[in-house]
Amino acid sequence: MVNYIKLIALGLVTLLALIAANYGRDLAYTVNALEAALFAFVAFIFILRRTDEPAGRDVSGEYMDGVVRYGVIATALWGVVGFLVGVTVAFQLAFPALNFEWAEGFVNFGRMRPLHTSAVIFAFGGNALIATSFYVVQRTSAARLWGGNLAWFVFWGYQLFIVLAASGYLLGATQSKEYAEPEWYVDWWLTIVWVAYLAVFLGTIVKRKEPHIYVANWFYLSFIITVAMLHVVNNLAIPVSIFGSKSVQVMSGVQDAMTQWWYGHNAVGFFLTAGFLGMMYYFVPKQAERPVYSYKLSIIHFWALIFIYIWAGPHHLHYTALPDWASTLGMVFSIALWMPSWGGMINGLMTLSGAWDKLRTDPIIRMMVISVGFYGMSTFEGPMMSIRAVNSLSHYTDWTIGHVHSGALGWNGMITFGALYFLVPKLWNRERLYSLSLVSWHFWLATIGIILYAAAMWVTGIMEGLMWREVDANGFLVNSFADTVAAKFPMYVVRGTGGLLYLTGAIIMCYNLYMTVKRAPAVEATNQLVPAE
Ligand code: HEM
Ligand code: HEM
Ligand SMILES: [Cu+2]
Repeated sequence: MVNYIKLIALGLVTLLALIAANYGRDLAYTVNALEAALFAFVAFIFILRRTDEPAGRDVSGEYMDGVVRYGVIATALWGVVGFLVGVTVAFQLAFPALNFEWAEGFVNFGRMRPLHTSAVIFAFGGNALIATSFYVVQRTSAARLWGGNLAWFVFWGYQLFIVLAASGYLLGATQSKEYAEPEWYVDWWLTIVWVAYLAVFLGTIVKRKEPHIYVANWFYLSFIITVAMLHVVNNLAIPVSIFGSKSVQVMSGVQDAMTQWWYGHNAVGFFLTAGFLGMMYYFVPKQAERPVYSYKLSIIHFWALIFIYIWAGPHHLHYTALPDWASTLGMVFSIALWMPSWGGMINGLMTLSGAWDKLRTDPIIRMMVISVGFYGMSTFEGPMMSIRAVNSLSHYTDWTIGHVHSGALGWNGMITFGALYFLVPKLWNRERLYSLSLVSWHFWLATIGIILYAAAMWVTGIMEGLMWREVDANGFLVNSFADTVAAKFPMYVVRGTGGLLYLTGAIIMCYNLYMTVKRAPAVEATNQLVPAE
């Protein structure tokens, strides 16, 4: 019966999407509608082929790991795509000739940059968060994912969101809000998928067999709920036509700017920080085989973090039309944020007390430790950059880009790699990884890549900030803007090279994970529900 309802719904969606494609007013909209129709049609065929099949064996006593396996594969693949686009835009900045004449309007820097940021944050980071949260919530609740196949809807719905957003950017659909570029219908779709995600996660927590809710789940839950709130408010927009991608923002002027950076900053705080702390709180103790250093600290810094983050957004709008008091408020809360951030870092690092020797023998632990180290570094740098006097130098420069990537490559990237290395043998029932020495190669390539990236950006950032300020004895500016661009060239090549090393490391990881599934010795499956794993 349920299958028939699904078939009717999917058939209708296919039809409506085709009608929308027919009436589409711009290329991006038409292509997006065709993609949606294709997705719905494939799902239709898939369900049609399974209708009236006899029920399979009872799986209620097992974890739902299939969707986590798909999530792990998606994370690794989107990671490589996102890094590849990152390396491409890095070299486009160094060598503008790479913005080919024939590719103008499709893969020039302006179209590729949002493709990069969304691919790494939402496709790579988002898939990592969804997959690990589904894994962690089941193991720590001793419960199978709630909602049956709803988890599969979340996974495939999220991939559709990524495809719609990415192809839309290249074809010119954007609402010009950083990290929230997708147009209105893509936002609507993500809202539906996200509500389903919340339902699966919360449903699993509600039916847990463990009385206690482990701290990692608190972090994941705050990430899911806050992102829902940020996404809906920042994307309030009225479409110009239901058959076109263009829309008009409901808020305007400085209110719109403030809403955007309330969103943008908390995307960092809840997507790139709280969610990933959830990952840290499960995978670091697991890999180190030690309990969390201080459970009390984890609770205190959780509440402090989510309370303080939400106010810090105005540090993105220093010296703008935003009132001074708001900018001061953002600065003060940003400085306060240093403490709960370092609470998390200390808790992660100290979890290794008594197991520090593992740093020598276990490259996965090394990856996790350097990740937490970079978390500490970028959350020291951030509060410093939020001080108005510092920001007057750093804003608009590559220093910001360096800050972003020490957080993104160091913290988000490395903890995700660590989690993938932990998960693949478990999920595919392998005794161990295919090769630990390849993990070591990945570790060093990625680490050297990050150092080249961050160091290059500090140099160019501070250099261009100082060059913009330089005045002669009569008070005239010494440097033209083009002078600063020319001066940055060598460092742009260094940054691109660092990115290339990072990308190479990720490709080695994919090979290693693939060979683990193919070649490593098998062990018996362990997917039965057991308390508090
Ligand atoms: C191979 C690795 C990477 C390379 C080479 C790379 C390169 C770049 C480049 C060239 C830019 C544009 C900078 C500009 O406009 O001046 C950029 C922006 C950005 N990248 Fe990456 N990236 C990489 C990985 C990542 C990862 C893993 C993440 C996040 C998880 C990330 C997040 C971002 C963000 C958020 C921005 C926008 C920064 C801003 O506007 O302040 N990147 N990246
Ligand atoms: C205590 C924590 C942090 C604080 C107070 C903070 C503060 C700041 C400040 C002041 C800026 C520069 C704003 C500007 O001049 O335009 C900035 C930019 C940024 N930070 Fe952080 N940061 C923190 C942690 C992090 C972490 C851990 C990440 C990544 C994982 C991150 C990602 C970003 C991104 C993506 C931007 C660029 C936004 C844009 O596109 O302009 N931050 N942050
Ligand atoms: Cu911020």
